[in-house]
Amino acid sequence: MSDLFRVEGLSKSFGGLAVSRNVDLAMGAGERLALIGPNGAGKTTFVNLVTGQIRPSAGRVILGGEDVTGLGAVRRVRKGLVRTFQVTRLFSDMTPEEHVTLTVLRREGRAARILGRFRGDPAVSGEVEGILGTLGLLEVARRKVREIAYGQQRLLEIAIALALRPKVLLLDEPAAGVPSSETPRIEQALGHLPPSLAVLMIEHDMDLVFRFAKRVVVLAAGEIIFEGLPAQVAANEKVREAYLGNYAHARRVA
Ligand SMILES: Nc1ncnc2c1ncn2[C@@H]1O[C@H](COP(=O)(O)OP(=O)(O)OP(=O)(O)O)[C@@H](O)[C@H]1O
Repeated sequence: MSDLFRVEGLSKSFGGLAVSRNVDLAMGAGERLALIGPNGAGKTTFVNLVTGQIRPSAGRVILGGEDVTGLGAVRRVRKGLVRTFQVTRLFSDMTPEEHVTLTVLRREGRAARILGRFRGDPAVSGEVEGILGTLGLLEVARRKVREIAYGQQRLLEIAIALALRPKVLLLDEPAAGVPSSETPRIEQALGHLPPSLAVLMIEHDMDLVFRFAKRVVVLAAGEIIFEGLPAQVAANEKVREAYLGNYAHARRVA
């Protein structure tokens, strides 16, 4: 099977600190993969490298057979490599419907200054409704962001990402900061993501990880130390050591 997405030998150092060390990873369409690891392991850095927020010191990012390593973040998004962030980046006075509509219009390269005009465009409003429905946000579609639950705000970030029509979606801690009473809502929504979409999720909530992912990759000190089934990860000696602290601090390169 050909990979939809692949990184080869991805490396990055900040000063003398190696935070990504020769990372190889591939994903197929429809995959559900969790990237886990102790604090400071380099998980967010990995996403930043993949999506073009930062440049690697070495290595390649390949999407659909095309080397996109030289492209900036915006062009990678257009090609289908889309991420969400650990912290919400929403406008508190806008509604979920407005956020997703603006994203659809921006994707289409259409001027969005008079947002109201597009409410009457059935293609746009149909797509927006479909996306909000997928994430379970229809009931709050016209409420202001500041009035909706934090878990719903996190889901809106994913809705916005879906409006960019991703092929590969990278979710940076979708449940971070969400009260435990709301995590079932997140889990349910993640279960409704389009089946053909490849999803890589960084998450510290292990219950969510084990229910969501079919494959788990563990990163420690910028290196992949385990790759396998969720059921195997907890028993792995290297992984246990990493979480006990032996790998907790990124190793310094000479
Ligand atoms: N721009 C930067 N400049 C210098 N060091 C950085 C930079 N970004 C990240 N780092 C360092 O790289 C290491 C990995 O950070 P990263 O945020 O990728 O880890 P993480 O696994 O996502 O951690 P967490 O689970 O806490 O979010 C950390 O030691 C961090 O301090």
